[in-house]
Amino acid sequence: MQIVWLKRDLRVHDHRPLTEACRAGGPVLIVYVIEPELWQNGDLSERHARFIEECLAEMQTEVRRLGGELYTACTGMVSLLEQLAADGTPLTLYAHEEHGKPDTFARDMEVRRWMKERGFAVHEYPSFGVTRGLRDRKQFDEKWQEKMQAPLLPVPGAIPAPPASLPAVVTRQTTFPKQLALPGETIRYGQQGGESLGLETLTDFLENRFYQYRSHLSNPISSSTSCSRLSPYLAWGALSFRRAYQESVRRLSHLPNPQDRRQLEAFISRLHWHCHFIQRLEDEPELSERNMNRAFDTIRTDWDEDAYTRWKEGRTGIPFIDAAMRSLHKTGWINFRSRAMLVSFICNTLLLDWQKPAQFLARQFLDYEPGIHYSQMQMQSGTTGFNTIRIYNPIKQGREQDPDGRFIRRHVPELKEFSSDFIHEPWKSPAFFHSQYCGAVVDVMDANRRAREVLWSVRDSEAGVKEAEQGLKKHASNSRRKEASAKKPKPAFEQLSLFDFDD
Ligand SMILES: Cc1cc2nc3c(=O)[nH]c(=O)nc-3n(C[C@H](O)[C@H](O)[C@H](O)COP(=O)(O)OP(=O)(O)OC[C@H]3O[C@@H](n4cnc5c(N)ncnc54)[C@H](O)[C@@H]3O)c2cc1C
Repeated sequence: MQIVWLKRDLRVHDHRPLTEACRAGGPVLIVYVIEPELWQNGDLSERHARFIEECLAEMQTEVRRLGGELYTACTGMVSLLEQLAADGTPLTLYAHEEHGKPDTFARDMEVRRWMKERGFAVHEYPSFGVTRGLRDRKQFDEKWQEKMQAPLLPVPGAIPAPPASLPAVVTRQTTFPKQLALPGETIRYGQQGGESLGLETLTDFLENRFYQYRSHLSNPISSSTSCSRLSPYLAWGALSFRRAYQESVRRLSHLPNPQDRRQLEAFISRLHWHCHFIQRLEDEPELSERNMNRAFDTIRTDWDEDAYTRWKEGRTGIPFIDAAMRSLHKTGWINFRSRAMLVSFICNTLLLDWQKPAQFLARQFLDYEPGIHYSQMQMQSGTTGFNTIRIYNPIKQGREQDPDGRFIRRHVPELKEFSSDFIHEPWKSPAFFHSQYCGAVVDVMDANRRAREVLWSVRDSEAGVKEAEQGLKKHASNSRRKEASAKKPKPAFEQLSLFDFDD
C-alpha cells in the first residue's frame, strides 16, 4: 500500500509525494494524521484546525474527482502504521519533510525507525527551499535557487483507489474530533483555507495589489491589502511555495516600470527570507526552546503574570499595542511591524522571557510557521546576539504608522471619542479619567531606557560576543556574514529603519 502522509502540504498541485505514490501503482491511501500529542504542545489552536479542515474539505473533493479518496486519522503516526500493517500488508510512505520543533523531529525519526525495522521504504521530499542536513550555511542560496527553478509538478491525471479495507481509526471525515478541546476561538474576520483560495490570493496580488507592497508594508490598515496575504496558504501548504515564487518572477519579468519592479522585488526577497529563517530551525530545532545566544540566559528571570495577561488581552493601556493585539485576535493576522512591536513590548520593554509569549502568538497567528516564528521571536527579543537590538517605542510607532488614529479607534472602542491629538497618549487628555480605557502598564520611555542598558550589557559582554560569533557562523546569511566581517561600527540605539529587516 502506498501511503501519502499529508502534513503542511494541503494541495494537489506540485505535490511530489502524491505524484510519486500515484506513479508507483497499487492502492493509495492519502491521509492527514491528527496527532493529539502534537496538538497539545501549546502552539496550535482552534483557528489552525478550522483552516486545515477547510483545506482538507477542498482537497477531498479534488482527490475524489481524480478517482481517489482522502482520509483523516486521529492517533499517533506510528500507531496508525501499526494498524495498517497488522494484516501483513507491506507499506511504502511518501511525505514532504517537515521543519518543526523538536517534537515533530522526534516523531519523524520514530516513524523512520519503525518503517526501517520492517523493511518498508520511506520517501521524503523537500517542502520548499530548505535543505535537510545542510553542512555549510554558505551553500544555502545555491541550493535554494536549485529548488526554486525545478519545474512544477502537474496535478496527477488519476489517483488510484484506496485499499478496500482500512482500520476504524481511518475516517472520511475532514473535521477535527471535538474531544481534542483545542485552545482559542475561531476567527471572526479571518482568511479561509483551501487551494483555490490560495491561488486566487496569489493571482489577485500579482495582478492588482502589489503596486504599494513596499510603500505600505508597515501601515496597519493598508498593509492588510497591499501585502500578499499568502502566509496561511504557504504555512499550511495550500499553495506550492515554488509556484508562488515562479509566478512572481514571471510577473516581474513583464514589469517595465522601475517603481513597480521595486515593489515586487521587495516581496520576492521575503520569499527568500521565508526559507532562510526556516533553515535556522531545521539546523537547530532547539532554538524554539532556548536562547540562541546563551549569554542572555542570565536576564529575564522574573515573571510578571499580570503584565503578561494585560498584553495578551490587549489591555496594556498603550493604544497602538492594544489595537494590534485585538486586531490579531479578530483576524489571525497583523503585519510584520506590528508583530515585531508586540514582541519588543513584552520581551524588551517589560523584559519578560520570550517563550510563553511565543506560544501565545503562535496560537493567534493563522500563518504559524515554526521556523519563521521562533527565529523572529529570538531576533525581536535580541537573543540572537548578532542582530541589531530593536526596542520599539509604540507611541512613536503609533504616531508614524497610524497618525490619525483610525486603526486604534477601530479596535479600541474605549478611545473612539478621543481626538488625534490625544489618541496615542490618552492619559494626557483631561477627559481620560471619564473613559473606560485602562492606565498604562508601564512608563515606556523609562522602561525602554532600562531595557537598553540590560540588553546591551549582555550583548557586549565577553560571553555575549563569543556566543554571537558562533551564532553568526552557523545561522547568518552570506550577506550578513560579510557585513559583520567588514567590521561596521556598532549601530546606535535607534529604531530600526523601515527596511532594515535583513536577518
Ligand atoms: C515575531 C514574529 C513572528 C512571525 N511569525 C510568523 C509565522 O509564524 N509565520 C509566517 O509566515 N510569518 C511570520 N512572521 C513574518 C511576517 O510577519 C509574516 O510572514 C507576514 O506578515 C505575513 O503576511 P503576508 O503573507 O501578507 O506577507 P508578505 O509581506 O506578503 O510576504 C510574503 C511571504 O514572505 C514570507 N515572509 C514575509 N516576511 C517575512 C519575514 N520577516 N521573515 C520570514 N518570512 C517572511 C512569508 O511566507 C509571507 O507569507 C513573523 C514575524 C514576526 C516579527
